[in-house]
Amino acid sequence: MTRRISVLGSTGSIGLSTLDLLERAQPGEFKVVGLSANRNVSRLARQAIQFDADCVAIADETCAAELKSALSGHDIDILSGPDGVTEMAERPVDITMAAIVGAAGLPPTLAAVSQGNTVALANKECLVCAGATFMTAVKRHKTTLLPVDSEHNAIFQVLDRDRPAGVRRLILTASGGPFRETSLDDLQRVTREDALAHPVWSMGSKISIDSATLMNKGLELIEAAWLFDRPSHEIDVVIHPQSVIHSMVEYVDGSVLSQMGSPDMRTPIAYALGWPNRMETPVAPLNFPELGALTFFKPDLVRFPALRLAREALEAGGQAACVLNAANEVAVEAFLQGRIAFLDIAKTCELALEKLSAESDFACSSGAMQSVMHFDGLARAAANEHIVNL
Ligand SMILES: NC(=O)C1=CN([C@@H]2O[C@H](COP(=O)(O)OP(=O)(O)OC[C@H]3O[C@@H](n4cnc5c(N)ncnc54)[C@H](OP(=O)(O)O)[C@@H]3O)[C@@H](O)[C@H]2O)C=CC1
Ligand SMILES: CC(=O)[C@@H](O)[C@H](O)COP(=O)(O)O
Ligand SMILES: [Mn+2]
Repeated sequence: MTRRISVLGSTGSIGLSTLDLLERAQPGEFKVVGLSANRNVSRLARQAIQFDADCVAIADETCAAELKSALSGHDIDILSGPDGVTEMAERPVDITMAAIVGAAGLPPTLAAVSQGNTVALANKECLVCAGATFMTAVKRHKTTLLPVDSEHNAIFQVLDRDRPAGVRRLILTASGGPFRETSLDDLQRVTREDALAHPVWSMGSKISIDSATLMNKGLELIEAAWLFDRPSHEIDVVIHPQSVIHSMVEYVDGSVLSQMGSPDMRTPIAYALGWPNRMETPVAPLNFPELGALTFFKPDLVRFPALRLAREALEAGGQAACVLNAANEVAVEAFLQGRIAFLDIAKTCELALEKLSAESDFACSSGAMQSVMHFDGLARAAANEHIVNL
């Protein structure tokens, strides 16, 4: 039976891997309903024509005219602006791939959740900034939520969901990023290009910088807490530079189950697209004799304070994770633009958290969307103010 799919963020790294799998699927296996981008008009238009999409949405309103002209003569609905992306996400489909980067993905992803569409979730920032709101909506609409982030997808694959009491802890693996062996002194001088050069994964720029600061693992810690309903002390992080074990679940009897595979996002994406069945992919099989040693290390929270901040935010609850996420988005953008140094990213987040922890309602975990938006805005302002004064 044909499965109808929308891809939010189709022009990005996850979006491209998703479309690559759709292209390889059997004819008639999938029908593309909607595709969206922020500003990349030419790629979005090309994708829409190639996949015969019903609808496209471009978040940046100033790109709408160019998109209309690129798609003239094609029977494709065109929506624009952030509300246009959300409107597209509301169209009923069998599965929505949520692959927008950052908190900007929250409204459309929540719209897909509220339609009861099965949601394949790559956009971890949704859960970090609004975990309570998001999971309440998932439960209310009985939405099937399939984790795409490689670590969470690995845990989802090996978790014994029928016997949750038997789980002792979740173990998230981290590559350690490009600066795993860089001294604190040298971290002061690393460049944008150094930070973007992830040793294992090829990804979008924001998540690549997050991997370099280990904020990515911090965001993933919070993501795991919401997805699998586990407290902070039941989720560990271990550095595993080869990125072959994508994460693990330890059971009370001492068994540790892991999901392994070549570091290629098409495996977790295919798992979500095919679920509950398996889909074939072109991912290179693991060659164990060639792999050699698999190694593991403790993360260094002095050189990588972002991971400590994320754990503290998870344990603090309330709006701490929302503030951390928003301040990080601003700081990563500033780093990518050459306006701040690498170590200023975590510093900016820490200062925003310190400043906003005094606000009334900071500790409130109600999950009200208004509160999330309020603290997201405050954190962005605090981070920008700090950056300007650096
Ligand atoms: N890449 C990876 O391997 C992995 C990614 N993830 C997560 O998946 C998500 C996507 O990551 P990735 O694909 O690397 O990111 P990319 O930067 O490569 O792509 C982001 C996508 O989102 C769109 N976009 C950006 N800003 C907005 C906005 N304000 N409104 C609407 N759309 C927007 C982009 O459009 P445009 O092209 O026009 O800019 C693009 O389609 C992130 O949350 C990331 O953490 C998780 C695990 C692995
Ligand atoms: C592929 C994926 O899921 C990324 O989130 C990846 O984990 C990033 O690598 P790090 O382990 O270096 O953060
Ligand atoms: Mn990941």
